[in-house]
Amino acid sequence: IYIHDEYQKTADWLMSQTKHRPQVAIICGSGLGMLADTLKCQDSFAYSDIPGFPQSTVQGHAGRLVFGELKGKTCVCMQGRFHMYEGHSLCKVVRVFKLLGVDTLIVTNAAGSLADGLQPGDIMVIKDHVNFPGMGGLNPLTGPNDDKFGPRFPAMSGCYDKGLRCVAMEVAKQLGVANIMQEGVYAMVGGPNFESIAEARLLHRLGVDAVGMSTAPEVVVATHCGLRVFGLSLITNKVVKSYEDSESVNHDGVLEVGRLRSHTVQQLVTELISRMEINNNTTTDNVA
Ligand SMILES: O=P(O)(O)O[C@H]1O[C@H](CO)[C@@H](O)[C@H]1O
Ligand code: HPA
Repeated sequence: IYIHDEYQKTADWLMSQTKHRPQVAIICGSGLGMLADTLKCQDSFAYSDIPGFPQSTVQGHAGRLVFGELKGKTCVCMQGRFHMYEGHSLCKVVRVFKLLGVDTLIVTNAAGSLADGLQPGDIMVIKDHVNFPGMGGLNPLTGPNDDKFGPRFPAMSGCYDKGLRCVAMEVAKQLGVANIMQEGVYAMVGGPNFESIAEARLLHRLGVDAVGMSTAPEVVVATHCGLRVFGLSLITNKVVKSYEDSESVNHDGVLEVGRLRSHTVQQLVTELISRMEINNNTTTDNVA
């Protein structure tokens, strides 16, 4: 879907099917879809039944939109995301969430670590990103700008909300998992192949802490339309940087670490949502 009226049609259809009016949207990363299962009073929709919605095709991404309550806040959860490598036009369904009245977007992903201090099973709170496809022109905001959503030239400094990052670190302390959590920079590459050793070394030298194949377009679209964003990467593997290293990464291994840490990620996100203050966005201030 491309134009405002089409996003609006999708939002109107969803509002006719559920009484929930979400304040928080959550996008679940590979193997992290169980977050959606914890929502209370659920209404859920297969992507294939939602007018204007693309389909998700990757194992570990169920393809359902789930509405429900979490710690007194109304949430909508994408159990399954759309990746550029699936051939989707870059993900703009976040705009539907804006039209539903959402104030805050939470993105989670599985990522490989380049930083020596980040081990599989660790959680990286995303401080900033490098949007490699975006910098090269594969940007979800390419095309005529829709002023109803946001400006032609949106700033991206500060796109990962500092306040929410601080709260997340406090929550980690409270849950006793501060030792596995730190902030870092996420880089998006196009995929679907994992990095070559030379590419991994390049990313490392550029100061990237973790790499994956998603998230940046979602955050660009969210920031453009004025949503507050929090993001975290579950580190599922170390990216191979040495020609002496005989290990190699695969998607099943990524999903397995997701399963092992799913409970911790779910606790963190739940507690963060519980503590966050919501700016009532029902008038969708940025949207005419
Ligand atoms: O970013 P998410 O959806 O968590 O998935 C990550 O895991 C997959 C590779 O195993 C890729 O799709 C990568 O982007
Ligand atoms: N590289 C890119 N994407 C990924 C990785 C990785 O090592 N692990 C999980 N998603």
